Amino acid sequence: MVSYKELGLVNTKEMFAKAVAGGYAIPAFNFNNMEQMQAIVQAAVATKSPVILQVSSGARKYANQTLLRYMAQGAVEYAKELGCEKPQIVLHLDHGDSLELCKSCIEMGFSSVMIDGSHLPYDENVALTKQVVEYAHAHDVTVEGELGVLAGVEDDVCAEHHTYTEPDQVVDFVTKTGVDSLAISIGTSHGANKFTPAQCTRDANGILVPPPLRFDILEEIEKRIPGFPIVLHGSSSVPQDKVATINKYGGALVDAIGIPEEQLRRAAASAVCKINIDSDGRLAMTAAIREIFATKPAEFDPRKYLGPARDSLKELYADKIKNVLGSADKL
Ligand SMILES: O=C(CO)COP(=O)(O)O
Ligand SMILES: O=C[C@H](O)COP(=O)(O)O
Ligand SMILES: [Zn+2]
Ligand SMILES: [Zn+2]
Repeated sequence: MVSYKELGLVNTKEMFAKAVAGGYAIPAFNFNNMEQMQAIVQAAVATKSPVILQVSSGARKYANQTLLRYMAQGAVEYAKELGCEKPQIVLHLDHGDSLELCKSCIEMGFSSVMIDGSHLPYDENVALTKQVVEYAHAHDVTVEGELGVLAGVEDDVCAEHHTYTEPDQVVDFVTKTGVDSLAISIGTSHGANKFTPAQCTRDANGILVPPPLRFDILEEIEKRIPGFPIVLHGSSSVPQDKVATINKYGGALVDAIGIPEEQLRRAAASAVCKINIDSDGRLAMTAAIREIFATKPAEFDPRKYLGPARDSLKELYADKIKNVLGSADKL
């Protein structure tokens, strides 16, 4: 058993309290490899922002949970080397699906876990989440639970249809489980195709406009649990310049559409204090790599395409922090 505290990591408690009070949101970026980790830390240091490093089940399969944990430990030292005196970095399990997995992450040094029982019948979600909270809190680890099911299909995160969070359930859920934060479903979804064209309207230029998030549901939830930290998954905006670059250089993304940044700004100003972004980073890296493969076909040193992909990712994440989530200068 190694405690995250020995690794220089922090849990989400204090950073969420500050984010809710300050009307901004903490970025939660997924990482699977060194370049993504470096880009996230560089962006957080450059903007003086707290940051959540997220490990998904896909990441655990791809990169190995132990290696990712050591990378997160390294991230703290790396942030200091980059000039940040007191980095605030959380190592978080994204979409944990069992008590055993949450325990194994906590024992290895994760400072925060999500137990996603949102697909279970309500009482089973409560029971599972409560078990995780009991174990996690004994180690001063914070827990994110989820109520409501997001639309979309992405690897292990699969929900064929969505169910918005039922505001009448939230008081009972947070009271019975003791969770530290609650992920809700108000119209976001995972991946780069968040809406079908049929769900969208078109503006004067023929550009697809997605249906707005259900801020009415968010407001109802906030009324029931004032000041309680709310989490938004599936919050990539799917930047159309990245999509265009990918497709220009041989990609085949069709009807890729995300959540407009204006709506995320509005959410961040409310009790939403953690915003999950993964797909936008994937798009930024892929656009940079495709462009290099197409324009410099003689290049075969991975550093020559992974390096620019990392730079592009850093720039995108720094921009999210400064201009969308509002967590810059909050260290
Ligand atoms: O919610 C996420 C990770 O848990 C990521 O969402 P996106 O696919 O919108 O980036
Ligand atoms: O929530 C989903 C994240 O975007 C991670 O997905 P993944 O399991 O493909 O790594
Ligand atoms: Zn879920
Ligand atoms: Zn998610």
